[in-house]
Amino acid sequence: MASKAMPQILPEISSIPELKHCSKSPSPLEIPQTNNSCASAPTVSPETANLSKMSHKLEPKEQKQDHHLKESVVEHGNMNGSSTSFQTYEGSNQLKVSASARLTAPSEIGDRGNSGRCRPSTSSDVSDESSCSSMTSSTKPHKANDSRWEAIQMVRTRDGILGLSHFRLLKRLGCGDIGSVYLSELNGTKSYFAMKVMDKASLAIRKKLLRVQTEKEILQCLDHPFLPTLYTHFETDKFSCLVMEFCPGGDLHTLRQKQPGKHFPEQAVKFYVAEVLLALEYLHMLGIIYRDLKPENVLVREDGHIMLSDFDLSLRCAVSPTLTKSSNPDAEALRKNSQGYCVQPACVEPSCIIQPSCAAPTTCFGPRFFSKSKKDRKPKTEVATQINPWPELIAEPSDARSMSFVGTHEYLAPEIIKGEGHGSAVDWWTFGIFLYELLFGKTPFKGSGNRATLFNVIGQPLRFPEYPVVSFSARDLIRGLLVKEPQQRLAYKRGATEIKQHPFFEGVNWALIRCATPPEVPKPVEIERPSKLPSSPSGAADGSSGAPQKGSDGYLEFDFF
Ligand SMILES: Nc1ncnc2c1ncn2[C@@H]1O[C@H](COP(=O)(O)OP(=O)(O)OP(=O)(O)O)[C@@H](O)[C@H]1O
Repeated sequence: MASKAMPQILPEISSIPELKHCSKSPSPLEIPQTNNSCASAPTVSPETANLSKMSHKLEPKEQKQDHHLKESVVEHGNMNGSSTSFQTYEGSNQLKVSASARLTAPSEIGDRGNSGRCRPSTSSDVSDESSCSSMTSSTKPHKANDSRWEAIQMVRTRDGILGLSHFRLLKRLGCGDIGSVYLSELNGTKSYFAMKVMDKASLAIRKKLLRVQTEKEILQCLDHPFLPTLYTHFETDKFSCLVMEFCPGGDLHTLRQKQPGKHFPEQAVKFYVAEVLLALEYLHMLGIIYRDLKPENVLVREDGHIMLSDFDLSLRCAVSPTLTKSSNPDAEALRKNSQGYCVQPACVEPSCIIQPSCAAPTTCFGPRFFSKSKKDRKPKTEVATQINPWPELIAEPSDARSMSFVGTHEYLAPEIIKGEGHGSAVDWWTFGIFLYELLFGKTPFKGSGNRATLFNVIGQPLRFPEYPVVSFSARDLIRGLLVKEPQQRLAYKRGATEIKQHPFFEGVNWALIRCATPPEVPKPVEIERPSKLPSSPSGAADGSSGAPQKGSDGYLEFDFF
């Protein structure tokens, strides 16, 4: 059915300079050249020889002015002992590969530009294709009460389909390597969204269509309080558009810069990393390895809670979540003292108090898991024995193996740099770097350049600055996460469950953290409605000609609370 809505913007544009402009010039991953001496590099272990080895596969930086460093890689998973071959393709070049193969056909590496951001992600990406269910409010029960679904549905019912012409692009929120994100209003609904607009021709030329596809498919699967809701997506001749929830609080990188000393207080860090941990746990449960955790990708919602964004570097793999009996001595000790407290498998803290403000019934009262009819009920002591030890949900795709070179220099795990193949443990490494950066205001292995950073990650021991003073438990957690050998790293075996039990998170109510008071709630956003509507996504993106101006109707102020 044709759209009846009056277009507020021209859905297509003839040129795409601003969208192109948005992507910074390639910022390559600086890999040591084989013929380069390493005089200035810090002392590194013999393992760093792999850096040089890797450089064989990469083109010298000087040669790649207008094209990207290329490396082809293979994602393969090995779940429960059985290896899996993934079909991978990018554009029309379909690669079908079997486990442990390593190809040298084109892909890209090291060229993720981010406007205003100095730490672009890098990738040589391929991933498997798997289908996810299509998204509607009914398939996303956690977000079902969101009025934006109703607005979308209302327009769909009225016009049949939803397209770019139904949205008014108000201002550009940011841009990255694969697209620009606009604050958008669904015409006539006062519902606001973040719309990621990606230029298909540009993506095709840069062989990044697969990344867009990956991101879209992952977003379609998600239904979690700390992960984005994808309300709809559509294509025009020129653009691929994802319509997501708008986060008015900016990202944690920007927020950190505004803190005194450019680092967060430890309590605030605890809150943010706890929410990120839950998001990563959920992703791993779905077989998604995120691979690009950094403060720039953690956005702050209108209510001050976080939203992990940007899934184009994520890897999908098979996972089989299992409920196991805990063999963790800490959990066991806690259990003995926790009669009458929360015993949800994932919530081992003896402090679970239902907050009146949180109406959502949760599984916080673990014994319900084991509820039986009255006659089958055993005396208390027996029940206690019966549920000893508490079950733990293990959903860690640690056996997945990817050879991709993806991430952001300061956040890259050693196994990625060494090209040894990596699994979900890379997310726990990046989680450690993330925790360190929020607490200390800098990352632990940053060198004078990208190359030095990579050497530091592999060869330098972890050190903590004297200032700011940070608790022992925080440093202990970081030490557990930033273990260079992935198999020895905290959470390698049991995933997020292991991290949640660390003393740093003492007092965190995992089941109800979404109801906790955030460290900071963003001010209601005042939006300038452009008097002249941008003629295109690129027009809206243009900071000069298409910049939002005060319209005849004045400023549009809307309250997010
Ligand atoms: N839901 C959102 N709400 C508010 N701002 C957003 C939202 N999503 C993205 N942005 C802004 O847009 C910027 C670019 O978005 P995003 O990182 O998804 O693009 P990208 O092209 O995938 O970038 P990257 O190069 O990091 O992959 C972000 O840095 C952020 O500032």
